[in-house]
Amino acid sequence: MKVTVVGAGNVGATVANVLAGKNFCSEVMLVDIKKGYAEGKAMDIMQTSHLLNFDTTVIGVTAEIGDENGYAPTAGSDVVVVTSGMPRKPGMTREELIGVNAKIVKGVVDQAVKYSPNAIFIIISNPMDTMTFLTLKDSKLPRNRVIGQGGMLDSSRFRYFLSKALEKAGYKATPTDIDGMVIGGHNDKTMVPLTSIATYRGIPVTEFLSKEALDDVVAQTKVGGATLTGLLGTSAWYAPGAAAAAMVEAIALDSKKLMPCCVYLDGEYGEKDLCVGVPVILGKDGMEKIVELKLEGDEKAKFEASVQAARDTNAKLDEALK
Ligand SMILES: NC(=O)c1ccc[n+]([C@@H]2O[C@H](COP(=O)([O-])OP(=O)(O)OC[C@H]3O[C@@H](n4cnc5c(N)ncnc54)[C@H](O)[C@@H]3O)[C@@H](O)[C@H]2O)c1
Ligand SMILES: O=C(O)C[C@H](O)C(=O)O
Repeated sequence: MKVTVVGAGNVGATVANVLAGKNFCSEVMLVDIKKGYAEGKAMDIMQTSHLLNFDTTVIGVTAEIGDENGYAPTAGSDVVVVTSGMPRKPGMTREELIGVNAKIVKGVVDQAVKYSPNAIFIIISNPMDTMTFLTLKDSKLPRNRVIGQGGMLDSSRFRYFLSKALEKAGYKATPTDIDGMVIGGHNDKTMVPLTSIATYRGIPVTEFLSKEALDDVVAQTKVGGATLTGLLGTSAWYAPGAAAAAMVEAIALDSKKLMPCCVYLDGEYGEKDLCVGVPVILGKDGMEKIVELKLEGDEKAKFEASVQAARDTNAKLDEALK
């Protein structure tokens, strides 16, 4: 399995590092426009190979925008992870990044797809739902091969905040004791943590937590990325990188795991012509199946609002690409 990770910054280097440590890839190509940057990150990761006991080869490549041959070393990649672009600063929304990142993502995808026409693309750059939609439309790849990462990260944060609330309520819960999923757009205001199906050791969390405690978990999950951006001065990378690596692993090992991912809807959930987070089965063909949950009441209305927010951002794409 050959994986290319575009963008050797905080998230991209973390994806490469986690992938190397998992030891299932033969090659990980790390690409950046900053001269020497990807090469340096790759060398640093490779110098942990003996310490962490992995055989994956990580190689750094500098590729300038528009350099026709820049992506030649990435040729024949099975998966391309796109993290290139600007992260937000404290006080910003992800959607405000569209003006800078749409052009970067389009340029990167155009170059990467030329050398890896059979690859599955995993999109990380923000605003992620819209960057996934842009990648799909621009590349004309089939929808099973263009998948955005947001749901795995948001669900991981949801589990973390649920474990904290359970701890406060007197239970010694860790995130691995909890099952929980976030669907909808990767958006501070409209993502949908599904409290109705979240469980602690198989028992609904509603048995342990008050409505107020659950409302607080939902609120913290929704602004999970903004909270970290406030603390770090730039956006997070460890959990985002691990989330993307988990998706690559499901594809590489053909594990058919159910994961919340951003994919193109064509009638599922009553929606068409946009990419948004829903549960899917991930395997060797990428998104192999969309799992349709029977959303009801409040959660249905919130999902619809999240879809509308993603559509509103998609509507700004033409302007952003000018
Ligand atoms: N979807 C998610 O869950 C999620 C999570 C975290 C971050 N993000 C997004 O991922 C992106 C990257 O975040 P980061 O923290 O790694 O930022 P970063 O600034 O640390 O790294 C971005 C890298 O992209 C590179 N780059 C820019 N244009 C490029 C191009 N044309 N080709 C190749 N490389 C290019 C930059 O040189 C830089 O090294 C941001 O847009 C951020 O908002 C998304
Ligand atoms: O919050 C951000 O801007 C980065 C990322 O989308 C995250 O959720 O960590």
